[in-house]
This record gives sequence, structure tokens and C-alpha cells, in this order.
Amino acid sequence: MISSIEDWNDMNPLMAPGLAANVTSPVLVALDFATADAALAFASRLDPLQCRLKVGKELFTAAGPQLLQQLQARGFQVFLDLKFHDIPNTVAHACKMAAEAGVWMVNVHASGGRRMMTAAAEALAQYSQRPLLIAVTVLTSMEASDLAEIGITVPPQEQVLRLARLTRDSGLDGVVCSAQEAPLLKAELGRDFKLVTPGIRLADSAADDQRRVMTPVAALQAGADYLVIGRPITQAADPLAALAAINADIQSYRATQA
Ligand SMILES: O=C(O)c1cc(=O)[nH]c(=O)n1[C@@H]1O[C@H](COP(=O)(O)O)[C@@H](O)[C@H]1O
Repeated sequence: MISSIEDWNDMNPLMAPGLAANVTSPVLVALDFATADAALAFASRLDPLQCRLKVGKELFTAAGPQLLQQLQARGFQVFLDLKFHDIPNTVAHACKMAAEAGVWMVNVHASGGRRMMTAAAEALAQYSQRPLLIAVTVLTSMEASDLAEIGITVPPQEQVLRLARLTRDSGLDGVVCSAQEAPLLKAELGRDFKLVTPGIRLADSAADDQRRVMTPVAALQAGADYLVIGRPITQAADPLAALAAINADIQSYRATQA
């Protein structure tokens, strides 16, 4: 299993020609834009050493795999966030397509179950260079009342832990969860199991549709490895300043830990 991003950087052939090899920031900027032009215009203002980029359902549906190549040609490591959730055979083949596209990270839904996740992991194992494979546990937009409506009556944290254990036992690299669950998951599943946390909000930003939220530094303190941040950066009056301020806060925090 790939145990660190440095390992991945060493292994991925795309790193040699173009991709930024030493991304020190844990920030994954969610490029939730409606067109390739808007996403590329935004990306052209960013430094691939200062963040990675996430391409999700809206943008990928609009722009397709060509956009992944365009972003990677500009040096960005890309998290393809399509949250695959289907029968094992379909998800395995979708993950292979992500590997062929050279993305840095790809995700599935843990609620697709053990056989689906194992099939995805096995499909990627045949690549000597492969994306990190992670699974979404409980969406950060959900709280206890949302879970109850779909028949899950345990607290979100318990459901997240259950799905994270299943993810680890299925051979994946980590999970998407809220930073609120990070201390529990790090304690139960070990420090090498990657935690990717959306639902990141600055102290003064709106929660929007997110429910289980945390600030960037608090999320790292809690044990998050990567922070997915969309609107607090993309919708900021000055997105570059917002990203720079977040990275500066993170650097200061890390300096206290060194
Ligand atoms: O897999 C994800 O990235 C994801 C999982 C989750 O539980 N919650 C979540 O918000 N996301 C994604 O993270 C991003 C969060 O965006 P903002 O709420 O604008 O910061 C969106 O692109 C979501 O699709």
C-alpha cells in the first residue's frame, strides 16, 4: 500500500514531466465550476506547489477527462471526486479509467460495501503507479436527523467508524470524513490511514449546506491529512488571498509541531 504522498510522488510517472513533486500544503481546492473555461481560468491563478485540485461531479460532467489532462499539464495533482457507487464490476472499471487518466486520488462510496471496495482496490493494484483510493463514509452535509431518515439510527460518528473500518479492511488507503471524526479514526485505524476532510469552514464563513464543519487548523489538529476546501476559497472576494491565508495559518501551526 502507498503509505505517504511522498511515496506516491516517487511512484507516479506523471510526476517526472509535469506534476508538482513537493506540494507541502494539505489543501485540495474543490473546483466546483460549471465550465472548463471557468475552472482553467481559476487554476491559472493558482500555484501547483501551493495546493492540489479536486474535480467533482459538476465540472467533470461538463468538461470530461480532457480537463484532467489540462490541469495535470499545468502541474496540478488532481483528486477525481466522482464518488463511485455501483456494482463491483462497474466500479472496478471506473477506477481503472481514473488510473489511466493519471489522477492522484480517486474515491468511491464506502456504503457500496466490501465487495465493491475490494474490487476497486484490486483493479488499481495492477498498476505500478496508481491513484490513492479512498472511500466516502458519511457525507459532511449530513447530520443525525438525515441519517435517521434513511434508516441509520446510530450517531454519525459511529456510522463513520463502521464504514472506515470496512474501508481499511477492504484494502483502501483512507476515507473522506468530517474532521469531527478524525481523532476517533486516527486512534482506531492508525496514523497511516489517510483522512480527507471536506466541510472545512473559516471562522467567519457560512456553513452553507455543510453540517459537520471545522476550521483548517482545527481539522489538522484533529488528525486530518488533507483538507477539501471549495466555496471558502472559490467564492471569496479574493480567492488567492484566501488560499494564501489558509496556507499561512497551516504553516504557523506546523511550525509549532516541529
Ligand atoms: O468527497 C468529497 O469531496 C466530499 C465528501 C463529503 O462528505 N462532503 C463534501 O463536501 N465533499 C466535497 O467537498 C467539496 C466541499 O465544498 P465546499 O462546501 O464548497 O467547501 C464539494 O466539492 C463536495 O462535493
